[in-house]
Amino acid sequence: MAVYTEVTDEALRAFLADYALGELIAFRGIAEGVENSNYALRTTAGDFILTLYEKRVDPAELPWFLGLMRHLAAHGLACPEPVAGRDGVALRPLAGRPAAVCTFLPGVWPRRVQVAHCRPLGEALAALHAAGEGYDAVRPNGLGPAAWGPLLDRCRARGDEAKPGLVAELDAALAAILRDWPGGGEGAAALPRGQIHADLFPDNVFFLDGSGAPRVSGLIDFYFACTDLLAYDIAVCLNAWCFEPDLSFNVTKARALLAGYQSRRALAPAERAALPVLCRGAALRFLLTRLYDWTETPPGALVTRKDPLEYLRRLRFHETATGPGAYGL
Ligand SMILES: Nc1ncnc2c1ncn2[C@@H]1O[C@H](COP(=O)(O)OP(=O)(O)O)[C@@H](O)[C@H]1O
Ligand SMILES: N[C@@H](CCOP(=O)(O)O)C(=O)O
Repeated sequence: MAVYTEVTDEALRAFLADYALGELIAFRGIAEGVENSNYALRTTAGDFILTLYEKRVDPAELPWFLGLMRHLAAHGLACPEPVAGRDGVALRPLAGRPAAVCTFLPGVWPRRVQVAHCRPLGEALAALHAAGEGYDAVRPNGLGPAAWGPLLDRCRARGDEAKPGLVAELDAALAAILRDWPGGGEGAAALPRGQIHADLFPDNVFFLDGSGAPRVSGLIDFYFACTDLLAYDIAVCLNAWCFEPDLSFNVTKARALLAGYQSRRALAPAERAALPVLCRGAALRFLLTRLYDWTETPPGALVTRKDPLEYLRRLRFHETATGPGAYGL
């Protein structure tokens, strides 16, 4: 459920008066999503998505996110494009929250990821990284390695409720990740950096399925995007797309994802070598945010909690990886 803020018909019509989007025909709340309230809008000018930004999004960062989406769309990436009002401004208040209208993307996200999704996903990720070039404003990754220790500390008191011994296991995993993290040690190779999505899970990638050959129709949800290692984005995708429902790793999916990515940008040797630790870090990042939500979400809250232990299984797999060969490279 992700309609935290209700919008009345009257308030929406007044809001839309500031846009050249024609007459409102219909609008409905979208149940999917976690962070913000989303509405599908239909006006005489077409279909749009209205997002009301909720408490976990810092309003001061919204211009960076909207600017990134505008830049990516202008450079050929299929992603939501903020629609400016008649005054040229894309962000304005609605029902007490900052809100923006974006273009609607066709397609559906894959409920069951197939190998056939993974190559186009890799291509789309590389296209995102290329399109991000030239967007020079930096947004540090607020959920990068420096945040994991403090996040684990916030889970310390109750983390073992998810699994006895979990906090001690994560302490050891984090220490090893920070020790091995690229750029952390003396003489470590600097990996290519740029604008990354940082949350490119299947529910953020839309496909159109033409006769069994799915093609990406758009990428959404840029509200964790930041400036970080490009290969870290690949590690997020390897975690989110290449494990089966029984949590076994599917190297065929990984190979397809990496082949798709490398058809547009070849990985540097240092990026290949860093894949295991980047994957460990990405697994830990989602484990920790899920664990925090697991222990801190009050009973009866609107948000569906996601299982942190799915990411413990992934982390343990990556801990067995001795090199990029584990990912089919
Ligand atoms: N530009 C868009 N075009 C089409 N559907 C969208 C668009 N943006 C969001 N949606 C719909 O809204 C849902 C939730 O969006 P999302 O950005 O993932 O929300 P949240 O940030 O709250 O997790 C998506 O699963 C999709 O159905
Ligand atoms: N992808 C994250 C949760 C963030 O949800 P989103 O709807 O904003 O993509 C996870 O699975 O833990």
